[in-house]
Amino acid sequence: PSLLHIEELCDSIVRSHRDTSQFRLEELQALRWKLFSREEIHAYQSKSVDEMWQHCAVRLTEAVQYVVEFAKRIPGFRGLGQNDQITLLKTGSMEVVLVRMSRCFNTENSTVFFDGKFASTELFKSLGCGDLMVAVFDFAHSMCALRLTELQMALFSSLVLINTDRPCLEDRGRVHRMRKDLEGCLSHMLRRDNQESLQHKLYQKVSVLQSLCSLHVEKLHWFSQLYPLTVHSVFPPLYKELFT
Ligand SMILES: CCS(=O)(=O)c1ccc(CC(=O)Nc2nc(-c3ccccc3)c(C(=O)c3ccccc3CC(C)C)s2)cc1
Repeated sequence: PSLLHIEELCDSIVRSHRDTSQFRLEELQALRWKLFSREEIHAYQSKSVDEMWQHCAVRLTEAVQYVVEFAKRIPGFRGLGQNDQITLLKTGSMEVVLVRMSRCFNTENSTVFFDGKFASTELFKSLGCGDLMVAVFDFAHSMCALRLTELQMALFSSLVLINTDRPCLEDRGRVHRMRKDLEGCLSHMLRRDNQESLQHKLYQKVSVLQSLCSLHVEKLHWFSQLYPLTVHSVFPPLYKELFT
């Protein structure tokens, strides 16, 4: 694509990313030392397994809804067939949430923004999936180490979503053409910022993302065996549609 087309595509992707991130970086930075008190942590840890899972599922679904909005604004996405849009979102939205979560992660005290303050893994103890928590926090740490700009995160997020390898795509060729443009944008911008080394580091993150999402689905499956009614009756419909 022409240079003008690349610049226009980058502008629209970073604008969509900004417009669909629940919190701006500046807001998250201003809140980064707002930690939960011992009492508040204890209150979360006293929640039952199903109460805490339901609480997180609601929060996660909110984050996913913003990713759905981001996807719809990626040039060409709405031009895809309905089924392909759903296939890409079903498999990619959690991955983009995990990429975005690194924006709200404080590596100095290993806390993540949750429910208005910053929480460490101990707050999530009653979920009963410590290994998932450790994996999510480790991933957030590794993403923070790359020190991505919002443009780089926006382009990487769009590439995580526009993935030609997703199963049961009907018009793989169309997804491939979108992806080529987005790959062109990312490599152009990395060259412009003299950060070509970032390219392979980002592509290495994709397999970690996929294993994290499988672990999340595995834990959800374990939880839904224990609390089928909770998942069936009070979990957000979008969460159920995407992850069960
Ligand atoms: C993402 C866009 S943003 O504007 O940066 C933003 C916008 C909004 C927020 C607030 C927010 O919803 N934070 C959540 N944190 C976690 C979390 C929880 C455990 C460890 C690490 C982060 C949420 C989850 O529910 C979650 C996320 C990833 C994997 C697993 C889970 C829990 C499972 C059991 C559902 S929701 C934060 C950041």
